[in-house]
Amino acid sequence: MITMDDIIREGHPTLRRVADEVSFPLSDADKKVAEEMMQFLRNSQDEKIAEELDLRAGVGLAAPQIDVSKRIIALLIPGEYEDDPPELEKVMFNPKIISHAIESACLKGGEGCLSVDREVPGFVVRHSRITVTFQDEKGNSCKARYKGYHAIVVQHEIDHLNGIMFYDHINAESPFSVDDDVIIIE
Ligand SMILES: CNC(=O)c1cccc(C)c1Nc1nc(N2CCN(c3ccccc3Cl)CC2)nc(N2CSC[C@H]2C(=O)NC)n1
Repeated sequence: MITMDDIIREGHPTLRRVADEVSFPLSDADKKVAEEMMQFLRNSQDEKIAEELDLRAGVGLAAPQIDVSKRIIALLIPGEYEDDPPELEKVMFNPKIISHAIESACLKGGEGCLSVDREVPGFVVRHSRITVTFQDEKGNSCKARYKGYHAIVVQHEIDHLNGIMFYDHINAESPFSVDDDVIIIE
């Protein structure tokens, strides 16, 4: 089971590497990594389990964050209300942004990262809408479009596969100044 002890922190070289493509059919090891990443996200969002295991909550996790330099990301965005199904629950293998809107967007609250044990204030400017291709566990080629918060989370996780950290996108001189056409997501 993945706990915070398994999550590498900034400064660890794996976070700055470009991760390797995953080949199909998946090895048992790669299947296990994907399953454990998703289970970590579920545990991290469960008040009791998170408290018990001292987990930080996340809605996304990339394999490099557990020192597995492979192109695997897990996404778990909860529904609005307690008993709602998740808005997004997916593991993507070899995800690739194939197109995106010209418009940019950022989270009003800035971004947090399980591999960054400090607040880094500032708007993380990203594409407002993206089209992603990826493979599922069976190796089927999939395509999906995301906008808003979902698009932000998917981009944050895909960045990890390319050695990019969220604060690389923050304007160092003026962290909260963005062009007036950038969508600020509440
Ligand atoms: C520094 N300011 C901030 O953190 C920040 C501050 C305010 C608003 C936002 C929106 C912020 N930003 C931000 N908040 C989140 N969470 C909100 C709380 N939530 C959660 C918490 C508890 C239980 C269940 C859940 Cl679901 C977990 C997810 N997550 C991310 N990111 C960046 S993209 C990947 C994603 C991630 O999973 N990071 C670990 N950013």
